[in-house]
Amino acid sequence: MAELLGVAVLGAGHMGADHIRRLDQLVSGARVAAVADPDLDRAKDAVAGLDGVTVHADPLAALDAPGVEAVLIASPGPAHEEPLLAAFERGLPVLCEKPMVPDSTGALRVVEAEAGLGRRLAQIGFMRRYDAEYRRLKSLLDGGGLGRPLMLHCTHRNVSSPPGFTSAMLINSSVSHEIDAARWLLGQELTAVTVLRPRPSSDAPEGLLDPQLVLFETDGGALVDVEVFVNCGFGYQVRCEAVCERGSARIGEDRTMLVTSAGGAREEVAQDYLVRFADAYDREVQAWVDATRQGRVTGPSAWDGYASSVVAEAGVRALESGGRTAVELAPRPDLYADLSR
Ligand SMILES: NC(=O)c1ccc[n+]([C@@H]2O[C@H](COP(=O)([O-])OP(=O)(O)OC[C@H]3O[C@@H](n4cnc5c(N)ncnc54)[C@H](O)[C@@H]3O)[C@@H](O)[C@H]2O)c1
Ligand SMILES: O[C@H]1[C@H](O)[C@@H](O)[C@H](O)[C@@H](O)[C@H]1O
Repeated sequence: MAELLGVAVLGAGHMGADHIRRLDQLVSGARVAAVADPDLDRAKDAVAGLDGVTVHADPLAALDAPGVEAVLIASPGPAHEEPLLAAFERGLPVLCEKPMVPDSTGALRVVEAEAGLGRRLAQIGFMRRYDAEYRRLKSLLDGGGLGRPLMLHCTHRNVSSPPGFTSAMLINSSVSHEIDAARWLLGQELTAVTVLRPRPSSDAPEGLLDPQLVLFETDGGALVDVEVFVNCGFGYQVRCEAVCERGSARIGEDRTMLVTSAGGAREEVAQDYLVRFADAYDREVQAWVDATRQGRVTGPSAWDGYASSVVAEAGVRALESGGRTAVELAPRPDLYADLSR
């Protein structure tokens, strides 16, 4: 391995450009070696001022570019399966943004391909596992001092949804984070989902079912509810309250700076994920680089990516039918048996 891990970044949009900046300026032990985006101008803009980076329209060409030793996938979810499988064929470690593969059949192909290798190569970008508040909550629940967790009440609000965002994406893109966080925090699989919705906000794009209220059941007897509202207009808010047998704990309370003036008090609210989860993304990518340089793979696995896709698909069916929908996971391959969630 070179002195600095050479990373190919696929997709140079919002997340890809931010990860390129992170790898170049914040993360130690790595460098951007190649970037691919069908929009070549976007790729070139994202690497302006960086030395030794090749730019490609074809993502697979970037995997084969000189100096590439690992891959960071930040293209849209439906484009993830092909480079994941191609990275496995080449033995390249991958950090893949969520959703790993939104279609669960494709997600299972990824799990089976990695299980067939007999070793992990993929880490999935569920960055909340690296957020300081989420980690404190996880430690508290694992410690057991509050008794068993009974319910999680979650809020997931975005200021506005990007063009092309669909009613299904509220679940398979946005709520995919809560699906993973709930599985991780509780150490339980989600077994059924029901989706209710109020009248859509008049500020949501025509036809978008926004907001939604998603209710999950787990194999440990807990309940998880998620208010997802992606055109709330006022801020990026991600909250979680765990209600346990002997107490509760809440994170994401927007405790930033309290400004008091002119007879009133005002707290700032983050406007997007790049601000709210900046530290989590930094820790996530640094952890991935450190583990990769040591020949290890840590963090959320392809199995976690698969489970999230299956649960989200059940959620989309529940949204369409208005009924309770069971979640059916394939048998878990041995490769993922020992992962401590
Ligand atoms: N972890 C998080 O909090 C978080 C936040 C935002 C987005 N994401 C995820 O990151 C991914 C990218 O989202 P985004 O907001 O940056 O989208 P975006 O639309 O801003 O950027 C996507 C980029 O990928 C390019 N692209 C399209 N097809 C491609 C392909 N086959 N290969 C390479 N590049 C391709 C597009 O031209 C575009 O530049 C998605 O999976 C999304 O769910 C994660
Ligand atoms: O892709 C984004 C991203 O995952 C954000 O973290 C989430 O808040 C958005 O709802 C989603 O659309």
